[in-house]
Amino acid sequence: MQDTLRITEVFYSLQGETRTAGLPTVFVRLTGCPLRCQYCDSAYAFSGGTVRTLDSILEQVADFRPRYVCVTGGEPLAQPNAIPLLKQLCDAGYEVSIETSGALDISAVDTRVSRVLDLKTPGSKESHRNLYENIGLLTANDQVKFVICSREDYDWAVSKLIEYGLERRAGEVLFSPSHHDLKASDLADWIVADNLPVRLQMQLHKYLWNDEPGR
Ligand SMILES: C[S@@+](CC[C@H](N)C(=O)[O-])C[C@H]1O[C@@H](n2cnc3c(N)ncnc32)[C@H](O)[C@@H]1O
Ligand SMILES: Nc1nc2[nH]cc(C(=O)O)c2c(=O)[nH]1
Ligand code: SF4
Ligand SMILES: [Mg+2]
Repeated sequence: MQDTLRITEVFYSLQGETRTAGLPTVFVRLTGCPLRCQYCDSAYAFSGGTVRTLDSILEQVADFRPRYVCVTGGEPLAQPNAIPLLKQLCDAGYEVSIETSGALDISAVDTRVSRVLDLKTPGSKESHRNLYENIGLLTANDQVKFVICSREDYDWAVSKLIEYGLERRAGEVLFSPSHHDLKASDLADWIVADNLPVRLQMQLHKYLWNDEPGR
């Protein structure tokens, strides 16, 4: 029996988020998630999908001849075979990132992978799932993200930024407005007013293509 993963979609688009925003990227979206963030824009990946071998996924990625590959979901780390997939993507020479909820242990992820750790805010309704041990594992190759729903979430994110010195642990600290919950310009104004060492992140793909799956 070959190693398999349940996959919702593989597509080529512009990275809409993180430090590689705007760069052509292949996305591998794994099916299933143990969380239920109230704002989740990828709920179509909670179920369904297709069981595929790692080899078939790697072949489809290679057909796009990408430089960047992003493994997302759903929650990619909920499937144990995400770990060998990430390693094999690195071995194939791609610049690999993973988007993860921070609710699962990231220690087995290949250190060549940029781990984009989303610390879940109270407004997500899943902040009780945060595994704070993950923060001690972060390096300059990793990124921490807060998806912010309100001024209360912003104040909470600032308190975590200070408590853990996140800008010294990770290469990027990203503050992203929760789409439909918070105006990006409000978040921008707060970041400037507080002179924070963080990067405002917009979800570029939503401005380009609204909220279509597979873009
Ligand atoms: C769909 S999740 C998949 C990966 C993983 N489960 C996670 O939460 O990081 C990818 C990223 O999209 C963010 N996201 C989902 N819905 C969003 C929304 N409505 N506005 C802004 N970001 C959102 C998540 O918080 C996460 O950082
Ligand atoms: N273009 C594009 N960029 C993205 N970056 C992260 C995504 C995600 O859903 O995890 C995503 C997505 O769905 N589309
Ligand atoms: S952890 Fe990620 S995929 Fe799961 S519900 Fe939250 S945003 Fe959606
Ligand atoms: Mg998305």
